[in-house]
Amino acid sequence: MSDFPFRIVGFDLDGTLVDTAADLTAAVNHALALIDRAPLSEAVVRPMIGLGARHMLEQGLLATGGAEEGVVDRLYPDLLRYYEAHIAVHSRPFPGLTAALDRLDALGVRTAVATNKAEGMARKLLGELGLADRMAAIIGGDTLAVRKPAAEPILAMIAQSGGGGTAFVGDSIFDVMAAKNAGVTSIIVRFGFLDRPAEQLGGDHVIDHYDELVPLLAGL
Ligand SMILES: O=C(O)COP(=O)(O)O
Ligand SMILES: [Mg+2]
Repeated sequence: MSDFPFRIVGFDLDGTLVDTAADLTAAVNHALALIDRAPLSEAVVRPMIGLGARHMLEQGLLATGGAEEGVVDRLYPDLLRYYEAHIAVHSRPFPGLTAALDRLDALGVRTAVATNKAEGMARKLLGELGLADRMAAIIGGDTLAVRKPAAEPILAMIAQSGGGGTAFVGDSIFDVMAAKNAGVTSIIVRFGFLDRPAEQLGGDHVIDHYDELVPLLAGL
């Protein structure tokens, strides 16, 4: 449909497309257990997600007694191995996502992903959930030399999706900053892994459910 105001809708992954908190928490706790640290609850880990798995591990270590660099280096491969083997045990798309993607498809809008998750992990997770083939581009935290909040992942996502007016949907300050840096409209999902109230993230708009996404975008 030619009068829809966006040609591309981009999405963050963790906390935006997919609720990955339980599987990421299990991976952090696997790493913590290797050095006899106590496990963390999912509620504590959720706001640690968004800058990549290594950052999440550092935060998990800090919360349980300290994050010496050597310990992070040693545990990070263990965390990744565990996570890759258990990547979609509990992880599922947020409610209404599939229907929203169907509506965007029907409007001829391209959908794409820019995540700080490693690209291989993002492709594996999206593949297991049947979402990978729906995405015109999947840019990961290690795809380029820089990650969100830099503009480049958003700009690469737009270029690989064929270019055009873009909105970016996310759940963190890094998503909002990356969208602003790239000059595109930002939408915050209130159901994501927020580290502060949604309104304080500085996004252009907030949605409470995926049912609101297409009507919101259509009116912009
Ligand atoms: O922290 C991560 O692993 C990536 O998070 P993102 O998909 O929210 O960018
Ligand atoms: Mg996120």
